[in-house]
Amino acid sequence: MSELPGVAVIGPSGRMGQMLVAELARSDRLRLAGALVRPGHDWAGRDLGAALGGAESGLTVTDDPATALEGVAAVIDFTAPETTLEIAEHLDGRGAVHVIGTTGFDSEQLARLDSYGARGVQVRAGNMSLGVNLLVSLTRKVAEALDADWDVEVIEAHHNRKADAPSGTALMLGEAAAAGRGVALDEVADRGRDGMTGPRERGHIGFSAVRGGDIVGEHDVLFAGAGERIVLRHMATDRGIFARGALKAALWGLDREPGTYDMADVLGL
Ligand SMILES: NC(=O)C1=CN([C@@H]2O[C@H](COP(=O)(O)OP(=O)(O)OC[C@H]3O[C@@H](n4cnc5c(N)ncnc54)[C@H](OP(=O)(O)O)[C@@H]3O)[C@@H](O)[C@H]2O)C=CC1
Ligand SMILES: O=C(O)C1=N[C@H](C(=O)O)C[C@H](O)C1
Repeated sequence: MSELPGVAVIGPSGRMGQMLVAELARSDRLRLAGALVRPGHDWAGRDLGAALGGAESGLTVTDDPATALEGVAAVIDFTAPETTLEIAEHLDGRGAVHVIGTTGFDSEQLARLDSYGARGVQVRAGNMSLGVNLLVSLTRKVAEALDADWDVEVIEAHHNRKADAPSGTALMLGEAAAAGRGVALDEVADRGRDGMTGPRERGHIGFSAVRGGDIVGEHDVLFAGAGERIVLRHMATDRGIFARGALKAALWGLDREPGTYDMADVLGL
């Protein structure tokens, strides 16, 4: 019997890294074949299972990208923007699928990522859950149906360790609302209000970020009209939804031509 496609996880000690390791251990279609930590991390050289506090897994954690990525069919990366760019550089020309869940890229970093996507398969999404990707479609549809008399606000809440704001998901939802209205998000986004801001500008899309405790991820898209409001809401209570989406993306990506894809492509939405 042939071996299952091997997957490397970048940052296996992280919140998402641990979820990905657990989902890969359960998978009957993919196998965990590499685990990369940052240089000098105290897990480097240890058995992954033991480092996670469980039974020996037979896979040694490494801080050497060449060792972790050797021969894998896909790499799942939920880390930080500069780390993801370094991984994209290592993968360039190797033919492995790069599944990117990392958020918080600036426009220059996104352009650099796109250049790697032109030569390899990248699946990139600020949120890999089915529910959020459906919410993105719904947001676009509602925005198409309503005029700019309806104020759009995206409100997100996350745990107190989150590094970036607004969340990647909030930006996906803002992009969807802007697309529904036929405008560019950059031109209408209000990404933080403080002080004498004056009345709200018609047609703008506002963002608010709440940070606290262990909130996994909550997103509301509020359409506020005169005398009525519509709220579209997604609440994540288990990071497994993102990890399972990432595994689905890795499998889907194995048969693709080079390009940058998203979860709407993977899920056929
Ligand atoms: N798209 C989606 O569906 C989702 C996206 N995310 C995004 O995923 C990212 C990670 O989130 P989360 O897991 O909560 O964050 P964590 O901080 O818990 O995990 C990040 C991991 O990446 C590791 N890392 C950073 N740099 C390197 C490097 N150079 N080499 C190897 N490992 C490295 C960190 O290691 P160390 O601890 O040593 O720094 C850490 O283990 C964020 O951008 C978040 O927004 C999160 C959930 C869902
Ligand atoms: O950092 C997180 O935790 C999450 N990040 C993603 C985002 O920025 O939207 C997805 C999810 O909401 C959890």
